[in-house]
Amino acid sequence: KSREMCDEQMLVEEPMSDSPISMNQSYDPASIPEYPFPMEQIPRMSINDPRLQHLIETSQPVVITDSQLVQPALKWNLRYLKSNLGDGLYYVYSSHNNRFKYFDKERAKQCSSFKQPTTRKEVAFSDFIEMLKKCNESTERIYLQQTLNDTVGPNIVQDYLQFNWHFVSRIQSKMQWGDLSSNLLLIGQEGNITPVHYDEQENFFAQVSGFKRCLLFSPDQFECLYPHPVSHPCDRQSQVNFSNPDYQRFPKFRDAHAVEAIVGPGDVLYIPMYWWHQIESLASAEPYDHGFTDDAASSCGSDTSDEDIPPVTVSVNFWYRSSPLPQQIEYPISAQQRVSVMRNIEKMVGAVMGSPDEVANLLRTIVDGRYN
Ligand SMILES: CCC[C@@H](CC(=O)O)C(=O)C(=O)O
Ligand SMILES: [Zn+2]
Repeated sequence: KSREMCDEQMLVEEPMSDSPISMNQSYDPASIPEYPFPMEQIPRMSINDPRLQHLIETSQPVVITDSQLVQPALKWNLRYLKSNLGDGLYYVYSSHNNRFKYFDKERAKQCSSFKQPTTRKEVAFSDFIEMLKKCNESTERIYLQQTLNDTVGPNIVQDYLQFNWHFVSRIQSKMQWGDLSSNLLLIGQEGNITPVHYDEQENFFAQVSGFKRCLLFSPDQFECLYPHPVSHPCDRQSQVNFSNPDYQRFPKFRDAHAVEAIVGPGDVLYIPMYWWHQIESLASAEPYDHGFTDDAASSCGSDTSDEDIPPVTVSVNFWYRSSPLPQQIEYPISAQQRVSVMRNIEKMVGAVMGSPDEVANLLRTIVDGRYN
């Protein structure tokens, strides 16, 4: 019931912005994977809601529903992007399943036993569309993840300049965040999953088209989510597969509890730094409008029509470097600071001992029989 409610609520609560392209109005609740942990809803509120400031100041996730942050991007369907993104190259990841677990390429090269979960290609956007068409006949899935850069065409530059920079810059300066480090353009197939991980930057995650289910876990659930060692190619990524958890290796995963938000076009989710998040592209409840069909019908008769291409979701994130460490450390230290301390200890011990394999032995020697 709550799903349908949520779905209808999505329909009732926010009249979609008047975009020239028919906006997918809802998602298919049946496309939402079920997990064993309890979930509460992340609050959704207007940019003018008096509670918003406090939630961001206290590093609490929140969905801002009417920020107009990426309003000019709401028309970014594949046809528009193909016509306007220019001839730059785009990183496209491929996976044999629906999981796109991030890994550090350089570290992977040094780790002979490491099995790469995805492969990466650098292709022109039109090639990405051709790759999408091929996904219709295979179980292979792809996910374009590319930092927006100055290779984009003039129309995309105009759209970008008309993002609601006043909104994000006001928060950036009030929170004393560092620079905007990048905007990542994310275009993936429905069903794609970015498995649970944390980032060391603040993130305004803006949904452009389609729907994504976002599961967030507070930084103090580090013990329940068992991240890989910091020297591992999958540093910051959890070792736990929500779809097939190994409770023998990860018993405390039973204690994990999430907050959830389903974001649609125009929604912006604040993902505070160090907060764990898993992001899942949902199935839209209506046929997907990539914008080619009217081309095919019209005089210019493009060789592509919408049915050839599987539905996708589009997001743009805004990663900000964190604010500087406070002059005065307040005790008890925050969960974020605790994670940062653990990371520094892991790095230092690994470096001093010359091998990450020595980290566990040394830390156990310090703790066993003395601190426990
Ligand atoms: C590579 C970044 C992927 C993104 C999640 C998603 O949209 O799949 C995310 O994790 C973030 O914005 O931090
Ligand atoms: Zn992330």
